[in-house]
Amino acid sequence: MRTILTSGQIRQADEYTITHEPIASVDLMERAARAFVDEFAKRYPQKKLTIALYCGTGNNGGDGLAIARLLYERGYQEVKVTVAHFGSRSTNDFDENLRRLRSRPIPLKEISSAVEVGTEDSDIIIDALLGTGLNKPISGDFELLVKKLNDIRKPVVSVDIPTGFFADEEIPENAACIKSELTITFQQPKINFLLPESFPAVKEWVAVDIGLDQQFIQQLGSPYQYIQAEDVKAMLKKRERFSNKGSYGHALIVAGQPETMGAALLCSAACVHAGAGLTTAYIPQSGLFALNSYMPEIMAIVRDPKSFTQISWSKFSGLAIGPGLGQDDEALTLLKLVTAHFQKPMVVDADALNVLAKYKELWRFLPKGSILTPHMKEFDRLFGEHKNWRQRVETARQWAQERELFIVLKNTYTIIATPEGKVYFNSTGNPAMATGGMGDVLTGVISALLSQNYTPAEACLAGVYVHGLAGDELALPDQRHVVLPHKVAEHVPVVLTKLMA
Ligand SMILES: NC(=O)C1=CN([C@@H]2O[C@H](COP(=O)(O)OP(=O)(O)OC[C@H]3O[C@@H](n4cnc5c(N)ncnc54)[C@H](OP(=O)(O)O)[C@@H]3O)[C@@H](O)[C@H]2O)[C@H](O)CC1
Ligand SMILES: [K+]
Repeated sequence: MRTILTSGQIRQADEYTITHEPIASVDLMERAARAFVDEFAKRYPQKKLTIALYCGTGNNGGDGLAIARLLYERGYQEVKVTVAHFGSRSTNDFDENLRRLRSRPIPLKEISSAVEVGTEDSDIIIDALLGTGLNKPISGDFELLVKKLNDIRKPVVSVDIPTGFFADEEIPENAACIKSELTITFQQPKINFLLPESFPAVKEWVAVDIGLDQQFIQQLGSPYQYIQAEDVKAMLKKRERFSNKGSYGHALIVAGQPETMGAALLCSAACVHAGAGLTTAYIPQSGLFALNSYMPEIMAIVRDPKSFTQISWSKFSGLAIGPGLGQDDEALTLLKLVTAHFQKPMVVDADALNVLAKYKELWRFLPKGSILTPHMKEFDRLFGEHKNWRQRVETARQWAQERELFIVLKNTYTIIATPEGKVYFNSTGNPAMATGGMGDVLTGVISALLSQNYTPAEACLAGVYVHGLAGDELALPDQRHVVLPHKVAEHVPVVLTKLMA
């Protein structure tokens, strides 16, 4: 896991590293600047580029000055620097880097108001005005300068965070900030980079390591974590040589209506592909033909009232309810039936979530450790309207803890809130996966993992990661505009094999 700290905690980690590594703070700044320049040079290798750096007088500005010097040393000859003295006092490391810069033949202009900025015709702007020290929305000269830089419509690369952007708190409405093409951020993505309201301020980000003390970072106990491949690899269990289908559990998928059988099929198929030993779909009679012709590996129980009393619930090790289920009385009956008889953690998705939103008294029947997988609209139906995603993250965290449930809030970086109060952000997935049916596949994958005896936490974390990675492998190499959910389901075994290798 990569721990995600708040700006305040990053400052603590910074100070701890300076004292205990030990390293002089100006050398830590140099290390950060070097890491920035390494990444910048990879992305923009043409040495002839004209580069304009805009620096504040805090440590973000100090980084900018060091970056200008290092770029020059790397052979970028057309570098120029503007320092904005807009009020705040300068830091010692800024002062030291200004001295170092002055000994190089790099054009330097110092301004005390935004109107002094002339026409800007450089190929690239590097934004080092303000970083994580931001403590209020920018106004006055900062706002004017930011507006000017945005209006030039040249690519802006931000140092650590775009100037004016709130890294981890709720972003105040209409707060002005730099719209950067690329943000090269130090050590870890900032929480708000992973939420939709960061776009277009943060079109793309990349985190570069600056060697902050890892033990100290862990000991801060941040609830926010970013899922990495190694985490999922450590969770996945290889199949044993003398195992059989009974070793991998039996999943029941309660899904589908005559008009929405596709959802039931996709979910059940994904469950089979993700390795459930047996998968049974609990579907209406009208869907039977479609099911049998779509995928013979899936078994069925026909959903007539008689069946309600005939299911032997204990033989199932995993269960999902919701995809394509509709929201009529039958859906309500089924949710009541399932929660009354199935005592293990289950996946609750789609229409079952909408039923849950309407009949709040059903909450208390959900077995502890169950997994809710809402998209944004379902989430707001369940928990009320939210003004932004930062609020949703906190609501998910509180509810997951209070109700002892897992909430998987689907998004570009899917958010998983756990009963322990942790919030994980998924690092796989891409916009080509934004198409109907993709959520049904995710539900199938998670329920397959549950049925194979993975803990609910493992099923959520590995499930979202594997699902996203399958989508990435299909979409990204060919830059595909869209990937189809059934293809993602089919690709899950390939991804699982690679992760287990
Ligand atoms: N650990 C790391 O990741 C490292 C980070 N480095 C870099 O340091 C910055 C953070 O530097 P800091 O000096 O703390 O802050 P800034 O440079 O972002 O801001 C400077 C001062 O600006 C003032 N401020 C805050 N908000 C506003 C605003 N809206 N308008 C105007 N001015 C504002 C504030 O001072 P006040 O006295 O006014 O409160 C800030 O202190 C980090 O982003 C990295 O780039 C290190 O180089 C390496 C380690
Ligand atoms: K910046």
